[in-house]
Amino acid sequence: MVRTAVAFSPGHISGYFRRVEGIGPEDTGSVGAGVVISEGVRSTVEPARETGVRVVRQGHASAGSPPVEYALDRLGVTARVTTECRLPIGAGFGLSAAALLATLTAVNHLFDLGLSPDEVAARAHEAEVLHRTGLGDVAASMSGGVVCRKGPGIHADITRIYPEEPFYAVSLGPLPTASVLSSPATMARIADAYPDRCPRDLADFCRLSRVFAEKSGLIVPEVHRVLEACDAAGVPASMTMLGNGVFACGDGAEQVLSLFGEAYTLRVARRGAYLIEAKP
Ligand SMILES: Nc1ncnc2c1ncn2[C@@H]1O[C@H](COP(=O)(O)OP(=O)(O)OP(=O)(O)O)[C@@H](O)[C@H]1O
Ligand SMILES: CC(C)(CO)[C@@H](O)C(=O)[O-]
Repeated sequence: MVRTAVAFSPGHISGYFRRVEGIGPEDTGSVGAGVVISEGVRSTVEPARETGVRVVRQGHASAGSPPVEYALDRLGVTARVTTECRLPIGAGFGLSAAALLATLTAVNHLFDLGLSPDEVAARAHEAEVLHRTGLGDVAASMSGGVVCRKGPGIHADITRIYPEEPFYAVSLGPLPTASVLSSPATMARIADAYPDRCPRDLADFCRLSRVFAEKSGLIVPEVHRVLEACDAAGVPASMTMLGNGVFACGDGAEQVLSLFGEAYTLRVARRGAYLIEAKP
């Protein structure tokens, strides 16, 4: 019987952020606020002679994940990895971070590496920052909640609140995170737009995020059309950072978003990455 380990990590929708440049990847990241969501990435890992990653979504599989391959390489292990998710990739749901956290949680168990959850997260954060696929998503998805990150990296001061009500999102398409994080002019506008306080609840999170999104200049016209429809219906909403999509909360959110695509109903996650099963 082939030995396997399976783990899950929640994704994360970032609402507003500001890049913080450190000396190395461990103190580089972002401050900001977001929601850790019930949907994420499930990763199945088995030992193999060479590393290969299969990324599966809605029955379609693609090969390769540079950040995940890098993280395995750094740990000195080779494995066959299959990641599965329901939400679209590259759409601001923090799935690269979730793929890293889920895969490394499974790898840690499968290869008896003895890493603590913080050490697993540190490896995931390093891979994210170096590949410019995220800045604060790993720190957020280490646990659940509506998250306010007050410093960069996984050891930062992070506050979490756990509202019960659902939260909704729609994706209009991908927006490669690295293209935005690599532009100094965009990063400067983002820094000026940053609202320097934490959200009180989900509705407050949506409103703070919206002010940030408008000032940052990141909103593309198609996203703006969805936000205008939300405004007309009195639904607090903003843009998924960094994706071509919209999140919204409160009564009427699901109806408005479903005019523009599949509206995902999400819950605020209660916990971070965890091992699901290991065989034998
Ligand atoms: N489900 C996944 N499984 C494995 N690798 C993934 C997965 N999602 C993303 N990645 C890796 O991360 C790279 C960049 O993803 P990107 O950061 O654009 O997407 P994301 O994390 O889904 O969205 P965002 O960071 O905008 O929230 C992908 O090219 C892929 O290599
Ligand atoms: C940069 C980012 C918006 C990409 O998802 C996220 O990692 C964050 O909030 O730092």
